[in-house]
Amino acid sequence: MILETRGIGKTFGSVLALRDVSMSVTAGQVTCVLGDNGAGKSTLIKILAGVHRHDTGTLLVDGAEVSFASPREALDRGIATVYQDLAMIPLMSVWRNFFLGSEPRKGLAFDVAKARRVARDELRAMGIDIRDVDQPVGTLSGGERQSVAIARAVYFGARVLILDEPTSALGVKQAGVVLRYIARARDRGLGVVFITHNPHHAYPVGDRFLLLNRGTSLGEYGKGEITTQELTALMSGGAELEELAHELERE
Ligand SMILES: Nc1ncnc2c1ncn2[C@@H]1O[C@H](COP(=O)(O)OP(=O)(O)OP(=O)(O)O)[C@@H](O)[C@H]1O
Repeated sequence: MILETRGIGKTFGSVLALRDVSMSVTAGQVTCVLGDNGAGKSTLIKILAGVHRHDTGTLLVDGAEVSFASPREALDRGIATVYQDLAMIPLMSVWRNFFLGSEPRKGLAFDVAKARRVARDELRAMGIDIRDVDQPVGTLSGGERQSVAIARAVYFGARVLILDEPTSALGVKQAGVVLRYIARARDRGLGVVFITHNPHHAYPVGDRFLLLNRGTSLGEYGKGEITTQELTALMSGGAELEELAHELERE
């Protein structure tokens, strides 16, 4: 187990964002965190990523309790997060975005030819066929940009990759592209935390499924413990939609 939370909780003023949530991340596995808007997904990953500190419960890395004071500390332990904005500069080339802010760490600051080659090879290794790494990253499709961000985190030594709704803005085909790269990261031995509100995106790549609803956990299930239909039923808000339909009928 690389990363684990035990009964973690967080409040913002009077808002209870997360209560008693337990989850685990294992090398070579994908843990999906599913939940509707306001379920607490972002709060949870920000605790894992060192952005927020939890108020209650325990956060463990490699079995030892930790309390990250900053995202830098989480990153130093190999926990990398790819947020929806991807932290990329659209007009800058693919390869420069690949190394954005990290040249000194890898000693590639002045070796442009090598940096371009590394970016191209790494992207290829992740199954991303971007022939021209000199093109502005903004010209890539949404799925390709997500994939570049994932490949970048893998290259820079992430052990845990936290992906904040990487497929939510994408159509079916592009979502499929990103799901393939998630599977490749998993196959390279990373532990992946995949945040999504779409059970159809989670099920094909997920090994574990944590379901959140209004800040509380509806449970963490292994793949053999829940079917895609059950996952969809739990996530679809069927009961709430039915209630809404009755309300609208009465109006
Ligand atoms: N910094 C904050 N200050 C105050 N309240 C917050 C803060 N961050 C989150 N919350 C509240 O905590 C609850 C959970 O929010 P969170 O963003 O974690 O949910 P989410 O599942 O990521 O939702 P979404 O899918 O809409 O991003 C919400 O009620 C939200 O308003």
